[in-house]
Amino acid sequence: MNATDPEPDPGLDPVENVVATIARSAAEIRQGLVGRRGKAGAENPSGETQVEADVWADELLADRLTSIDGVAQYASEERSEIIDGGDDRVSVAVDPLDGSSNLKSNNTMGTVFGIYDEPLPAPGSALVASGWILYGPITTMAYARDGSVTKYELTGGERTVVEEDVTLPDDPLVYGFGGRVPHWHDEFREFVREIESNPDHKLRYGGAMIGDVNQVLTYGGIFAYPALEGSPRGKLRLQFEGNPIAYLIEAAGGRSSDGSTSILEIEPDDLHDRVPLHVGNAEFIDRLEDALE
Ligand SMILES: O=P(O)(O)OC[C@H]1O[C@](O)(COP(=O)(O)O)[C@@H](O)[C@@H]1O
Ligand SMILES: [Mg+2]
Ligand SMILES: [Mg+2]
Repeated sequence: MNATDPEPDPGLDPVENVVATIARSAAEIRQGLVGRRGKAGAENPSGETQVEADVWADELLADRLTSIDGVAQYASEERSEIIDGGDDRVSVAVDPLDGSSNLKSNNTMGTVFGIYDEPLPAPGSALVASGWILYGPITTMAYARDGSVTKYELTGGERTVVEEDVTLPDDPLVYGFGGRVPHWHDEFREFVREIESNPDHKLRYGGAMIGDVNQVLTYGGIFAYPALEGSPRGKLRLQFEGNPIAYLIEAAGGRSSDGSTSILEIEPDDLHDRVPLHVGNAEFIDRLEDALE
């Protein structure tokens, strides 16, 4: 595809309308970061300080996505309640800006989305599509649907396919692990030592999950934000971060795990549940699960 993404069309599949709307909004979101790097003076439902851009991007996406025919619900990391538009076909969950603490230093961040065919909160097995926008030196999108991953470059309203049927490279190269090292559990620390001791592996950690996971998709490897001492469910949110990432990485031939089972199998209790997240090449996730057993 090398075309301007269309305005939402009531005759079209709501999933494709949602994806086209997010892709078309990416240039505007990127531009809108300028002047919105300061604190918003409020906390999100996870107790984190919001920056102005978090609140602004959430409102922009809420307005646009809830106006699409076929979208029943909109939920986001930045608001407590679901916007419920009735019993339409799909529910959209977004992390409007992932890694927004990187705004201050002007480092990479992204937008993450999951499209579910059940009311939220829903398990990852109810996802019908997911993806992310990466605001790097250029704006790109990775998108998974029906077990297949496509990468795009986004310029203005245009979406250009860069690669289809994307799979994780066979020889994993990069690793990145979140959380303070003194708070890692011993078994996890041992696993990390083993990964680090291989001279073919390189550390990549940028403080925005989406930047780090995109490196894993590009070079092969593993990203984790594990369970920590004092935070048994880690930091990342199941609906807005864990499930969409896991769905895409699994569609690319990789694996996801909360330490023992696929992220996509977890039944949520609450919209803002957190989850220990480990994603990457199957051989790494297999070894991780053995180590944490
Ligand atoms: O600052 P830490 O503990 O390394 O955490 C970084 C993690 O937190 C996050 O920034 C959380 O995402 P948000 O910016 O959407 O809250 C992840 O993107 C990233 O992996
Ligand atoms: Mg995030
Ligand atoms: Mg966020």
